[in-house]
Amino acid sequence: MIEITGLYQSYKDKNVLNNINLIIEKNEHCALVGRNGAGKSTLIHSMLGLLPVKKGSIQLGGYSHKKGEWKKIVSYLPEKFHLYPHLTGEENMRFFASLSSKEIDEKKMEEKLRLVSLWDDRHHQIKGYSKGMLQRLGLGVMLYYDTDILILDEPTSGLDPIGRKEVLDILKSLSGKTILMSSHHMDEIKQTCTNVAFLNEGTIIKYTVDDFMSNHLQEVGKK
Ligand SMILES: Nc1ncnc2c1ncn2[C@@H]1O[C@H](COP(=O)(O)OP(=O)(O)OP(=O)(O)O)[C@@H](O)[C@H]1O
Repeated sequence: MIEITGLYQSYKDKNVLNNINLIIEKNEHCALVGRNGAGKSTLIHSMLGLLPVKKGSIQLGGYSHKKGEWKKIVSYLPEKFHLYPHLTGEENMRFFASLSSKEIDEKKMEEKLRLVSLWDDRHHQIKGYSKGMLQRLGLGVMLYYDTDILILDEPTSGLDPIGRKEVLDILKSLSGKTILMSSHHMDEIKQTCTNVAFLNEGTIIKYTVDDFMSNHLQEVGKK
């Protein structure tokens, strides 16, 4: 479960988040939606401790953002992430896996490489991978960490329709995970999420996906 209460955030004198209150239940898949500049990244960065929280509280899986324990149960896939082009897919995964544990769980690594459909390409240097393959590898690394809470920033950004479908199919297949995913694509939100957290003028209103699609698309400039 994710619980955000009375969160404010600003850059110098520019208020971006104004009393954010949001609950995302355990195993819920929730989209974070808002116009460009609404503050989605600011919210995600606050949740991940990348921006200091001066006012408000954030609980991730029951752990306060003020203590470090939440890091064990949360993983984050940024819109842009760094992989090592001269290493193979498997070597990249091995490297990132080694950051979280001393011993690599070979079975889990195979399972995740298969889940993201990169098993057959695992020995190829990733400089030859397509954008979609790179995104799936990022997703595979995230899933290797096997955390309860996944936070994804525009996971299909820059992908072609086939690449998007492959990523979405993986996200749809995940059960037993609490997911917060920022997205501008209503079709993918409909496919992967049950709820929408709509960030507008510094506050959040939560809707079911159906209610949001039927009654609020014009507010995000999609109708
Ligand atoms: N480091 C910063 N310093 C000053 N202002 C910032 C900084 N980062 C973001 N902002 C401003 O805060 C507001 C919210 O930005 P943010 O990146 O959180 O929005 P967003 O919803 O993620 O946007 P997008 O959909 O374009 O990615 C914007 O007006 C932005 O210009």
